[in-house]
Amino acid sequence: MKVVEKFTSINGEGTRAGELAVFVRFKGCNLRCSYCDTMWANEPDCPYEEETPEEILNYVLGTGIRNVTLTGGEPLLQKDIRELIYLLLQAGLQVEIETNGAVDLSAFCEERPVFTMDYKLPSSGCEEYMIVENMELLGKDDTVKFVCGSQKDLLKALDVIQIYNLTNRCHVYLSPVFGSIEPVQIVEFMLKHRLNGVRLQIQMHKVIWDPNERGV
Ligand SMILES: C[S@@+](CC[C@H](N)C(=O)[O-])C[C@H]1O[C@@H](n2cnc3c(N)ncnc32)[C@H](O)[C@@H]1O
Ligand SMILES: Nc1nc2[nH]cc(C(=O)O)c2c(=O)[nH]1
Ligand code: SF4
Ligand SMILES: [Mg+2]
Repeated sequence: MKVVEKFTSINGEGTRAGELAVFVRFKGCNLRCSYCDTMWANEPDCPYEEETPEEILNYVLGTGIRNVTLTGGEPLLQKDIRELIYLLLQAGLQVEIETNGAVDLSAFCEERPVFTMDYKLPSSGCEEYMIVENMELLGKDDTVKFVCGSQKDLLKALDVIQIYNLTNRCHVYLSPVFGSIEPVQIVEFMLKHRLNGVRLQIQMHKVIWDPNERGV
C-alpha cells in the first residue's frame, strides 16, 4: 500500500473530533478538488513507503491509540484496503475512513468501518463525480460532510440534505473551505434555514497548529 505519512494526533474532524487518533494517509486520488489541502499527496512524484496491511496494523497497535483514520488522497483506491480494514477491525480498533463520495461504498460494507463521506459541492469542481447511491448505504454511525466555499455551495448542501433525508440517516456536517468562507456565514445559513440536526465543524488541527503543517 502506498503510504505518504503516518502520525498520531487528535482527530480534527468527524464524529470523534478531539479524541486521539492514528492517521494513515495514502497516495493518490481520483478527484482534484479546487480547495484540496493535501494535493501534495496526490502528485505522481510524491514520495511514499510501500507497506503491507500487516505492517500498518503493527504500527497502529504500537501507538497504543484505538482510533484509526484512513485518509489520503482517496484511501479506498488502495489495492489492499479491504484487507487492512479487516485486520484493524479484527484487532478491536475503531476504524474511520475519510472518503470522497466518488468511490462505490458497496464493496466495503461487509467489513463495516465508519465512513465520513464528502459530498463535493459546486466550488470543488468535482460534483459531477458524486455517486449518490452511496447515500443509501450509510447508517447512524456514518457522516456526510459538505465542505462549503460559497453561498451556492450552502444552497446545494441544503438540497442534498433534504433529497436524501440525511439528518434521519446519519450525521451531517457543514465545514468551511478553510480560509475562504467565514464560519459565521455557515451559522447564519443554518439559522435562516432552521437546519436542525446538522452540525458546523471547523477543522480543529488547523486552529491548533499552523494550517499548512503536515503530520498533525
Ligand atoms: C484531504 S481529504 C482526504 C479524504 C478524501 N479524499 C475526501 O476528500 O474525503 C479529507 C477531508 O479534508 C477536507 N478538506 C480538504 N481540503 C480542505 C480545505 N481546504 N478546507 C476544509 N476541508 C478540506 C476534504 O473535503 C475531506 O473531507
Ligand atoms: N488532526 C487531523 N485530523 C484529521 N482528520 C481528518 C484529516 C484528514 O486529512 O483527512 C485530519 C488531519 O490531517 N489531521
Ligand atoms: S477528493 Fe479528497 S484528497 Fe482528493 S482532491 Fe478532493 S479533498 Fe483532495
Ligand atoms: Mg486534512
